[in-house]
Amino acid sequence: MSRVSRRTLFGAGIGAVGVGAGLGIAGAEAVGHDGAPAAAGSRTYPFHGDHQAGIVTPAQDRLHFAAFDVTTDSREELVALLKAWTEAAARMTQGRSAGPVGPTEGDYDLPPDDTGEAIGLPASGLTITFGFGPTLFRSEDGTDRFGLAGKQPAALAPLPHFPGDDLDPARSDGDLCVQACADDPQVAVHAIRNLARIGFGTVAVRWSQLGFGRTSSTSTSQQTPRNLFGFKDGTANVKAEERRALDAHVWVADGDDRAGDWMVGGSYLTARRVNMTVEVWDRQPLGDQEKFIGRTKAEGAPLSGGGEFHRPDFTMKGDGGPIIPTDSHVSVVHPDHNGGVRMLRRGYNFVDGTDALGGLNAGLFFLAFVRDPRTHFIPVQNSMAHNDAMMEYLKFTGSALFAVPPGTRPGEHVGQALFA
Ligand SMILES: C=CC1=C(C)c2cc3[nH]c(cc4nc(cc5[nH]c(cc1n2)c(C)c5CCC(=O)O)C(CCC(=O)O)=C4C)c(C)c3C=C
Ligand SMILES: [Fe+2]
Repeated sequence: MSRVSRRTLFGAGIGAVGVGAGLGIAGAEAVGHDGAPAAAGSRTYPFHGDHQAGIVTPAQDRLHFAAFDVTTDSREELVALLKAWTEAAARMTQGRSAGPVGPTEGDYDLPPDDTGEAIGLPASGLTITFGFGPTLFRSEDGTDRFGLAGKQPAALAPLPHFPGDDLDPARSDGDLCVQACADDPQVAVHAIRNLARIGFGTVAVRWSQLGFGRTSSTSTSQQTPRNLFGFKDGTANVKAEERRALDAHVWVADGDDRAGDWMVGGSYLTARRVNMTVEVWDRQPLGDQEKFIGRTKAEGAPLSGGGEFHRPDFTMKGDGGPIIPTDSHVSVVHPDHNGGVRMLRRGYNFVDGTDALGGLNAGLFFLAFVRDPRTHFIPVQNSMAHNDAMMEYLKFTGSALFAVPPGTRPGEHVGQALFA
């Protein structure tokens, strides 16, 4: 297929239908990352839209998440990077190469403008979501690095220390973040690798996290997956179909923050790397495991009865107290016990090899999108840290907060309103 016909095929945004940012299915003629024909049935999601893709998009199976430090002092270079990232992301999410020339078609005397490991692979539902950390606006000593301090939303303050936090600074914070989700890990890694390559000299990767096995559903069309404790995770998540809940709990609204007007239609992303002591958990009786979570292991149903999607009854009596223990995870974090707030969770399982004692370095890379972390995340995390019996099996080893601006239209770059 010629480059022109490829452009026509993808420029038309084939088959764009569906939920939120939109869901399209690429047909059999699709070309994967500018190489051989891609497999039929591969999903593509539009890059452009009112909101960034990768939030309400049905959660894909794989994640590569990266946080970057900006290494330049130049605002112009930063804006140039965001333009280049926007263009590359728009291309890659449609199954095209990162740059217009392609991985094997460029000058022999120059490095290719795409690294090549995605040749022949379809878009695989790739979404690329960008965020800005508090330190982009003000460095730790208060320096206004890029003339953005006046536009820092009050909600974008570094997260406080929580009990149970044993944070590794090398796995925390960052000036910028990129969340790449796809159904093929090579496609997600290719996206982050090429964005890092494009950013060479302007940004440096601060930390990154691979994730497998989504731990949430973000659409009612999806089955609830399981986390590494073996429990269904994502049952009561905010779903793409819940438009009113999204407006109330996920999207930043007009008037939320005068300094942060540029965030309207965006969201705040909390990232928490949670190590789970799975070997100790695995020695707990089934009944105890269920009491820690507050739901059954088989169906994910509340211990008060009914099916998976039944509302938990926290008043129902059991032996010597409520049948859903008050220190169970579901009771502690439930909206009824947190002023009604909800969050859109989009986390992933991880296993990063083994630790010095031979235990799995494993856990849940918790990602949640909220309208305001001060009301929708910090109080819930605090309550969990103080009251949740499951904390005995958890250690928080990484933490970050990012402002995720709204989506872009063709011709705009990510975060354009922030730099206007
Ligand atoms: C501060 C927010 C939360 C953190 C951190 C967190 C970590 C965490 N959660 C599980 C397992 C489950 N979580 C479930 C539900 C659930 N969790 C949070 C918040 C945090 N979880 C919320 C808001 C909810 C929904 C509560 C509700 O509305 O009922 C569940 C139950 C199934 C579900 O609804 O998703 C499980 C299981 C682990 C293992 C973990 C850290 C490693
Ligand atoms: Fe949870």
